Amino acid sequence: MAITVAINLALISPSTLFHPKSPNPSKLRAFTLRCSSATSTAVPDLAEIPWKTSDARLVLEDGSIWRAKSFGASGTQVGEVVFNTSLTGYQEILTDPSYAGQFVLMTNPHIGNTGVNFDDQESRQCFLAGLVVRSLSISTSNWRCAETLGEYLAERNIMGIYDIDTHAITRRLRQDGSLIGVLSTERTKTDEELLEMSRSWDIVGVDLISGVSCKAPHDWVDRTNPEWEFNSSKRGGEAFCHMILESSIIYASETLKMKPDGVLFSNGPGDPSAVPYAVETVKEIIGKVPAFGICMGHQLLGLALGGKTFKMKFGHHGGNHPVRNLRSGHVEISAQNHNYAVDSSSLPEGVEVTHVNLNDGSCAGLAYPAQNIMSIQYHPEASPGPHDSDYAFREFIQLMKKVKVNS
Ligand SMILES: NC(=O)CC[C@H](N)C(=O)O
Repeated sequence: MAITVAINLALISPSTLFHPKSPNPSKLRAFTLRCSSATSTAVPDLAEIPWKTSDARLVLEDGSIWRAKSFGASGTQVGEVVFNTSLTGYQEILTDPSYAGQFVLMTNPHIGNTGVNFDDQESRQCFLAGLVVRSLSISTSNWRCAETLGEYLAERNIMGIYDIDTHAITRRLRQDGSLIGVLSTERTKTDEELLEMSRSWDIVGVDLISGVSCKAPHDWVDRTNPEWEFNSSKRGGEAFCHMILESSIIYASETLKMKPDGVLFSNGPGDPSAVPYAVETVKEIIGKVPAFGICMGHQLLGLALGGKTFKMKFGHHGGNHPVRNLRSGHVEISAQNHNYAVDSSSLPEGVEVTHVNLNDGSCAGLAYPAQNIMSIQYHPEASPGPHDSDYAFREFIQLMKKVKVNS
């Protein structure tokens, strides 16, 4: 059985396209302009410059100023500061398009010791605003390491800082919620200027998915190392072999014309309520083919089904978040990266909350069996050590098979 899966909102290649129906293009342009000031410089290896002194400032909108040492690119950059509790996987984090517009602060104090390789990238580009770490490793030790983290960031024009109290900033974010910050290595800019910049920028209500989505539909090609168990050739001729990635700006009619066996609405950055055109696209697709939503895809499904989303205090970012599957009773350790959530109480009758985040009780999964819809707020495609959530894909495959057999 050859089954086609069309993946909407796919976030694989960079795009400067804006959706023709996008409600507020001027806001999008403001975002693009303000985030373009970082400049790449040749950065010597940290081991060569142990005497380096603080040359960067992180100014938060609450007025606090944090001095740090820079690595990667230099310049001035604005973004929302979020903390990530993963112990490993910084490269996957750097290349996760859902971090567009955000500074990722790693709570694990020691970062960079395995360097960077070119197999573990989640997408073609680093979309995040910058990286904040406590201690940047002065050496790398891994058989796959191709270059240092500092070299990698400098080549991609991404700013990083280290020797900063990440514990204190995390406690502040936990207490007060996510904060906008400005990171700068430019001495000519005063603290007041940077503070003003942080206070006049906002990430809420901005369409970020159109900036990271692929431009045109294309086939998905499995580039997994053939030796790895996840390579599709190892799965003995899996029925679902043809996957097409689509842009977030595609019209539902174009997707349906391909007669897909299922549609997966992928993850993506930013505020789901800022992309009503995407909600409309989802509305037009659901009920016609089985649908699976992951993270932003889950939030868009929640909105399309008549629910509401809200911004969380500081979100969930890490590879160690416990989730309870309410159907099986099992607890999964999951990878998460989101600042918004679906409000369970806003969902209409018939829509089932299938998963709950055990840290705060927020909605972590939905199902609407009447329309063959399932979704989860976290990342079954990620593998932060455990593979607890892999079964979600098997469930979607079963759903598509069931619908195909009965049609
Ligand atoms: N990983 C994602 O898809 C992120 C979802 C959404 N943009 C959020 O921050 O909540």
